[in-house]
Amino acid sequence: MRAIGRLDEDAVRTRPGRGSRPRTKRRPAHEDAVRALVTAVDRGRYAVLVAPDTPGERAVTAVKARELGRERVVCGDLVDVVGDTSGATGSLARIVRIADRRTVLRRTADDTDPVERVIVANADQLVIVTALADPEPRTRMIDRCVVAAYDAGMDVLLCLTKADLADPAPLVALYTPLGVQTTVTARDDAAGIGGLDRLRHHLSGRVSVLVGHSGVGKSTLVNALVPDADRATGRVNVVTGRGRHTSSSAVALRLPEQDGWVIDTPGVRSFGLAHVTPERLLAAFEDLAAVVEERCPRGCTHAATAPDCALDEWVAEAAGAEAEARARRVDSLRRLLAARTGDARAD
Ligand SMILES: Nc1nc2c(ncn2[C@@H]2O[C@H](COP(=O)(O)OP(=O)(O)OP(=O)(O)O)[C@@H](O)[C@H]2O)c(=O)[nH]1
Repeated sequence: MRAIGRLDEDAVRTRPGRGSRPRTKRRPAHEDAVRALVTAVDRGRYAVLVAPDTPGERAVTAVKARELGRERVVCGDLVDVVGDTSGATGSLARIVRIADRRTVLRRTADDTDPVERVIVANADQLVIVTALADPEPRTRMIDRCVVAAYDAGMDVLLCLTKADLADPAPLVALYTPLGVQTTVTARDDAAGIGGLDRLRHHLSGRVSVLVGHSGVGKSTLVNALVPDADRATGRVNVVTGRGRHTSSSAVALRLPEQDGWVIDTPGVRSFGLAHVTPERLLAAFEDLAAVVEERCPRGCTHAATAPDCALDEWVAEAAGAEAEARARRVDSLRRLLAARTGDARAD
């Protein structure tokens, strides 16, 4: 994907005698543009929220302006829209600009096909919803989600559901050394879901993308968190207002009291990671990245089998509990490096 910053730079034209601020060719044509948040995408139609979190906030349907070319607009994007931005029935606005993205969650079609697709923009954290039983947790799939999140520049929250059926402790121990936060939910005696307040605390004020395999209880959580989620994603197409929401792309749902957003991703079951380089993954492990940069031989893969990988030396330099903690961290990094090249279809 081409970075938007680059695109603007390409279009820069300086105007002698009119100050030093560079201007883009396009900007003057769209001085009336208003800022909007993309909440859903369906076959060329975009549901956007104009002037979000202001008294003038309104839901508008938009199309992409031709000048954006092949640039993809995704859920979570902040965009500028022009045209009929009233939101009145039948009105249609045009998206003319995509703002720089803070984070970009991507996936590759599969591990041998390095075509990247942006799934969601500007999210803060990836919430990996995993059942502790029924279905059994798949750590390879969790690892791959962690890699995708770190590559995106996002935090990770592991939400372990169905704790009424199995003990969460082993998974919590496995993921804590990776810097992954965990939270646990369970069916309670009244057949409701317990642990929601702790989950809400993690989601508060943030933009969170929820991923999870079928049957893990993701819909149960989304419906509990966002009381009208069913209406937003189920019976009515959120973009066109007609029929069912048939697309499998992401949908942003606002948490009550404007306390953040959850982005549900019905179609995302696994992450192809061919685009993730070891460097991009290492960047999420600041302590290990520093060791690697200073001391690893050129071309080191940092795998357990790599000769002279400085990470082994770094573990051996410590003693007692510190050595154990370092070893766990290095093992975790190596597990994620290996997860990058696993078979996405096996997830
Ligand atoms: N025991 C137990 N069952 C749960 C819990 N949460 C959800 N379930 C059940 O697990 C099943 C799957 O839940 P859903 O919320 O539909 O799961 P999903 O991840 O959205 O799955 P899809 O709808 O297939 O995408 C349902 O029968 C839920 O009632 C839990 O905490 N404990």
